Amino acid sequence: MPNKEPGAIRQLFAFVGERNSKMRISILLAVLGEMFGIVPFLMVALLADELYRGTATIQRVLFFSGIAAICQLIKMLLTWRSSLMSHKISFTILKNIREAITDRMAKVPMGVMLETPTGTFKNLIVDNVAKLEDSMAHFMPELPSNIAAPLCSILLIFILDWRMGLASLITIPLGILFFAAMMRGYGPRMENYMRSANDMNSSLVEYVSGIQVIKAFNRSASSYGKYSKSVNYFHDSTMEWWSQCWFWNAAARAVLPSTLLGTLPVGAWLYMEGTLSLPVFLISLVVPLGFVAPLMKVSEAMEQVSMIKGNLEQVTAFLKTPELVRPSEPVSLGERTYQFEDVHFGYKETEVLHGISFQTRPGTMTAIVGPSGSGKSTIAKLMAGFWDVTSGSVRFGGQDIRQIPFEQLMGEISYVAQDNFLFDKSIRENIRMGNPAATDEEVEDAAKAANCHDFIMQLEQGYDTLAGDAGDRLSGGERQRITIARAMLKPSSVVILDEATAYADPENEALIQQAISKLVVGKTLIVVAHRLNTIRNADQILVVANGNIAGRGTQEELLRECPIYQKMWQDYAGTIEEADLKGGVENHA
Ligand SMILES: Nc1ncnc2c1ncn2[C@@H]1O[C@H](COP(=O)(O)OP(=O)(O)OP(=O)(O)O)[C@@H](O)[C@H]1O
Repeated sequence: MPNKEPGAIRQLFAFVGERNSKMRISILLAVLGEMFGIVPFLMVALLADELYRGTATIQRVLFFSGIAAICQLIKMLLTWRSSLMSHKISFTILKNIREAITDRMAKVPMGVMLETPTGTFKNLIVDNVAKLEDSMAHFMPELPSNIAAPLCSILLIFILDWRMGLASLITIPLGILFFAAMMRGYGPRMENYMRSANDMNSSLVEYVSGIQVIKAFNRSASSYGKYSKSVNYFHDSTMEWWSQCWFWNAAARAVLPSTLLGTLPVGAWLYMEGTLSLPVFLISLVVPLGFVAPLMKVSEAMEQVSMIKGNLEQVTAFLKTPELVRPSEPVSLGERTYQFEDVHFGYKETEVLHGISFQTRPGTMTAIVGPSGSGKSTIAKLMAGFWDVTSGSVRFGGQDIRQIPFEQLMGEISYVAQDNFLFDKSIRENIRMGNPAATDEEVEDAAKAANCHDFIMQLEQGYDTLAGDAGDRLSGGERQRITIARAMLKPSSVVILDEATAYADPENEALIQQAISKLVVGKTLIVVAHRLNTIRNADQILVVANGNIAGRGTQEELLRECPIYQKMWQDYAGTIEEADLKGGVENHA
């Protein structure tokens, strides 16, 4: 049998957790409330009957009205309790969905995060869940009473007179037919809507991120093809969808509430035939008018369920992304060395590393150099455990990295990348992220060691300045030094610098180098480098070319024996001389 996906509501309930029984109680309370809500109608019917037969007295009127008022009060209390419970559950579901997404984001391979356009995550966590919020905050809490109210009302009319019961339902099949016509092709259309909204979001984020380039090249929004194409497609497909279903929507909304179309002629005819009493006739006219509004909401619920389904599909698709499987119990680690054994790796089908083997020694510096695209950063990321190898193994402290819990491995490593990301918190908190237990004094000591204390003190609020506010006033090198201070604070045994100085100017680079040399005292250092002067003193230099190790040794050894390294060094020396020459000419001028 094919493995059937659970329905949208069932999927939602999977997020309720142990509150499932509370949802059942909430539904039960709503149904009970609606049953009490019928009693006043019954009282009206009985009173009308007594008035009609001339048996009513003031005591009887008070008795019927009293019962009606008490039952209405009970209904109000039960509905309030039910609604309170289901609102709490709705918001629990939304909270759990958001937590499940962010939890998954932490567990999926880094590659998945990097390859997914940023707009997609914004769409997933903000837009999708916000739409769920809109649907659920009202749909879920009101659904039980919206179903129970019409059912109880219909039941009452059937009890009073089954013929009038049938008459009150005449317009319902037609209304349902129109709704069904409206819902034709809803699934694929909704999917298309979601996809085009997603594309639009992603290209919008890309457009905003690339605005500097777009402005620099004097391009307008409409000339940025991908963005305008996705906006136009979203507009056209949404309009086409709406123009196809608005007629059916209007027809269903017009027909469904018209219960009088059935009850008035049938009731009048039966009354004139003498087989229907006046009170029952009147009640059959009035009560169905009350169940139309909830019934309309139930039919809208079909739309809501599809909406929830569409949003949930995106969420569950992401939640199904395979995680990096790691044990949860910490393992014991030997000397903090890395050992690559015949490592093959590819991000997708294409292999990027073709059988790499090397070893690092504790407390020493290993530099990874090589042409652009050769696989240097990939090696660093495998060391940090961001991806799993395709074959072979990466061992750390004697253990295969796949056997080390991710938290334990992260506790051992300080990873400083080129894109020096700062959170929009105070600079103090950004640095403290390296070690949440660090005191203010320790934070400032790290900042001093990373050569950033002085420029931080020049900011208006010093360490308490928000990184976002300071953003424009910090240079790339200054931001980099803050991330180095953060790494310094982390009590790690290994520091991986993935082209950490790639974009720094010479003055900043010197300061960063000073900071790095303090950062790495007594630690194992791995440096992915473009600028060969920064790794001259490395204990071991690995030369990577086309995903293979083309040479290894110290600077002197490689200059003697490795043609690729000799060429790299010549090229590098050439650029330095050229720069010096240019600088000289400019100074001279
Ligand atoms: N996330 C990714 N998905 C697919 N391919 C990738 C990904 N990241 C890198 N690659 C590819 O893997 C190869 C090695 O990339 P890597 O970034 O390791 O090279 P590198 O030597 O560090 O380059 P550079 O010096 O230019 O930063 C390249 O061909 C690159 O295009």
